[in-house]
Amino acid sequence: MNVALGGTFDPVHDGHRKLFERAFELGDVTVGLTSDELAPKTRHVERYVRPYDRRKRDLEAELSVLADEHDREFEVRELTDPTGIAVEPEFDALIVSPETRGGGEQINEIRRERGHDPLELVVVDHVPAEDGERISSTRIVAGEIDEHGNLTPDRDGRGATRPE
Ligand SMILES: Nc1ncnc2c1ncn2[C@@H]1O[C@H](COP(=O)(O)OP(=O)(O)OP(=O)(O)O)[C@@H](O)[C@H]1O
Ligand SMILES: CC(C)(COP(=O)(O)O)[C@@H](O)C(=O)NCCC(=O)NCCS
Repeated sequence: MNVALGGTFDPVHDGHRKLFERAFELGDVTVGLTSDELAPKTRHVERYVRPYDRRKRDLEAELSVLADEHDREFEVRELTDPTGIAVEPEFDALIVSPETRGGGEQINEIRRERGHDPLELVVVDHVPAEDGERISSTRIVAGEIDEHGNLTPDRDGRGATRPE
């Protein structure tokens, strides 16, 4: 089975890792990584997003460990449009979270119009941080939580340091 999922992953956190795990359980994985042009447009809170090449390097390091564990193949491709990549006929499933499920439905609309079978939309629930709110890259960058969702001791809003 060919599985797709998309994101900005700046930085990668345990919520993302749950999506990756689910994807590798199902098959070989293609991750659509948002381009430097698309990434800022999908942030709830406007913020600096690290350059594509940096994000791709870190993402590939995470995915290669999981791919080996599950004996699967993976690739990271640049995503320039929210309905890109997974709309291509070779994909069978898309991993989303409740927040991005709508985007998956849009992709299936386009696939139907083109006469392709719809993707199986696999919804992974949000992984909560220690305080019950969801883990998000924004909260990590703001210094509120770490990549595992632990509340940081000195939460005075100073930006967390991320690997450049
Ligand atoms: N805590 C979480 N649990 C499960 N999935 C998540 C979680 N946070 C984000 N996702 C999903 O991961 C994918 C990539 O999202 P993205 O890269 O925007 O991460 P993010 O943490 O939402 O970033 P930001 O805080 O900048 O919006 C999306 O499908 C998103 O819904
Ligand atoms: C466009 C994007 C993947 C961007 O992810 P982001 O929320 O991490 O910025 C997300 O906002 C979205 O619309 N996801 C649902 C559709 C999807 O997964 N598209 C990419 C398929 S590879």
